[in-house]
Amino acid sequence: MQRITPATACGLFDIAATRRIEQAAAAALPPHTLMQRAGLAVARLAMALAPHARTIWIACGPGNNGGDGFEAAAQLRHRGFLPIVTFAGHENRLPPDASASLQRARDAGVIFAPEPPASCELAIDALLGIGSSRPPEKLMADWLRRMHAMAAPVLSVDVPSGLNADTGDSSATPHPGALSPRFCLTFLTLKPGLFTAQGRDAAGTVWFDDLGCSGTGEAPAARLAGAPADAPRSHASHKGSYGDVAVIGGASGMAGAALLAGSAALHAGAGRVFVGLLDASAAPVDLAQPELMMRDARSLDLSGMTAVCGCGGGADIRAVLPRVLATAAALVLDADALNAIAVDGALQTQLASRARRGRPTVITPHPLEAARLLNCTATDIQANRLVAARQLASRYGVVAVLKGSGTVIAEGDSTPPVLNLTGNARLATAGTGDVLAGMIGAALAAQRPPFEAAREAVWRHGHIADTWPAGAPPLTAGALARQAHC
Ligand SMILES: NC(=O)C1=CN([C@@H]2O[C@H](COP(=O)(O)OP(=O)(O)OC[C@H]3O[C@@H](n4cnc5c(N)ncnc54)[C@H](O)[C@@H]3O)[C@@H](O)[C@H]2O)[C@@H](O)CC1
Ligand SMILES: Nc1ncnc2c1ncn2[C@@H]1O[C@H](COP(=O)(O)OP(=O)(O)O)[C@@H](O)[C@H]1O
Ligand SMILES: [K+]
Repeated sequence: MQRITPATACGLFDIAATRRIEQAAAAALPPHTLMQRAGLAVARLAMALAPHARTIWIACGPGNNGGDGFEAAAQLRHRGFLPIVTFAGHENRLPPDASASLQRARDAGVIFAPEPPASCELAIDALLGIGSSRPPEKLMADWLRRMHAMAAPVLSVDVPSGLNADTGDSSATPHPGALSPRFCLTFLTLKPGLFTAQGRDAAGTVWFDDLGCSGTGEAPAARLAGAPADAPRSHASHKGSYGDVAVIGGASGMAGAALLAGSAALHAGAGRVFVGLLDASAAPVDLAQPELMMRDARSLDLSGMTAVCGCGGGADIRAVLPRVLATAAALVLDADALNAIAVDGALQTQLASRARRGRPTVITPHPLEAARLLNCTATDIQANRLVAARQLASRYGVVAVLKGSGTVIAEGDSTPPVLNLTGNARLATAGTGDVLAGMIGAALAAQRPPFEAAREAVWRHGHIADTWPAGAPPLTAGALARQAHC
């Protein structure tokens, strides 16, 4: 059993692949072996989470996920615990594995109750797993509500019930804000839905058990890439070794966004950072950051530079975009640059032509910006973030960074997207996206390949938020940018 952390590197497999893996594994083992292993793993994690529990409530559903719950109940009872099982299903309609586990739970003397206990020290959600086909309702919905209203930790078996294991969408089954600690023990494969959209809130800390069936010939749907390696600087390097970043943005009243991106690029290690403000009346120097070289956005020669374009750009960004798209050696497109491209076919053609000319581009939309680029709604984007990121990447010939909880980084159709596990809601404050754009710009300027530049910067950006010291001043975008070297 392995705890998944932001440093974990491994493949993520969708439900269809998981089913194939399960069938192959089951065929190679004596009957009921997988479920017995799964139930034992649940019982072990339950004992580790609540070693002194007097009451453990196990809510079991109508399929094999419920079977895992019965099996865990039997194992816990054998070890002296007093699990109370509530069963939302019909005994005579259980699949064979689950039916055998129900019998084992009965034989072990497990208590079956019609109603959940009023309180418990641990609740185990074994209602629905990867077979969830519609939103839980009636009894199941009521039990899930009660479970998540309790102060006790919740351990979800395989998948939090009602969560789409492929997409992380649980809009039909709201999992309320994290009132109590959440854990999820998932089997055979890690599923992408546990790590993006609503998945991170619903699952909490994820544990993985391969049930002794390691190694598969299946192609992953996505990957967890783990922590980037440190990139030590050679003694003989100089500022030219780390490249030039030019931030283009900061229309009237929005200079701050461009300055944040510039600050982030600087602190992330760019050799030189220019800030080309669209606001012609802006001050010629930022006294708080004199390292930033202020220029008029229209006069910068971008042919040897990485441009970071769009931060605080407003409507004025439209006028400079044709030149930026045509000349920037490498490019990060954010915010208003993306909004302008979304409604302008000529700019879209120009963007797509960059890939043909071998000029790397990374786009960094949040879900609403992504929706504009794909001509759909933010709800559509959130319903399948992996697919949305892939569509953005292939439609525009770019590396697409779809931001939000469980940021997705996608490139073309041949490489599985990466799901990033760093970051938290401390980042939900204005300007943190500008900081990310600047950090990606610095990595591109240092000649990192675009997919790696995006992946590494996204990881570091989230990691800074994850390691923000308790008791330190709250995370603001400016403070985040100043930590961009971490
Ligand atoms: N067969 C085995 O030996 C193993 C099974 N495993 C477990 O089995 C799970 C998959 O089992 P299943 O394929 O039986 O699927 P589930 O147990 O997730 O659920 C399928 C059942 O629930 C019903 N259902 C779906 N949505 C519902 C809803 N909203 N309200 C009411 N009923 C609903 C379906 O009609 C079906 O009867 C995995 O997630 C995992 O927990 C794993 O332990 C691996 C081993
Ligand atoms: N709840 C969250 N969990 C993880 N990351 C988050 C969360 N909220 C915001 N972020 C991250 O913070 C950044 C916000 O970017 P964006 O929405 O463009 O903000 P802004 O335009 O104000 O700079 C993104 O990198 C996003 O992934
Ligand atoms: K479950």
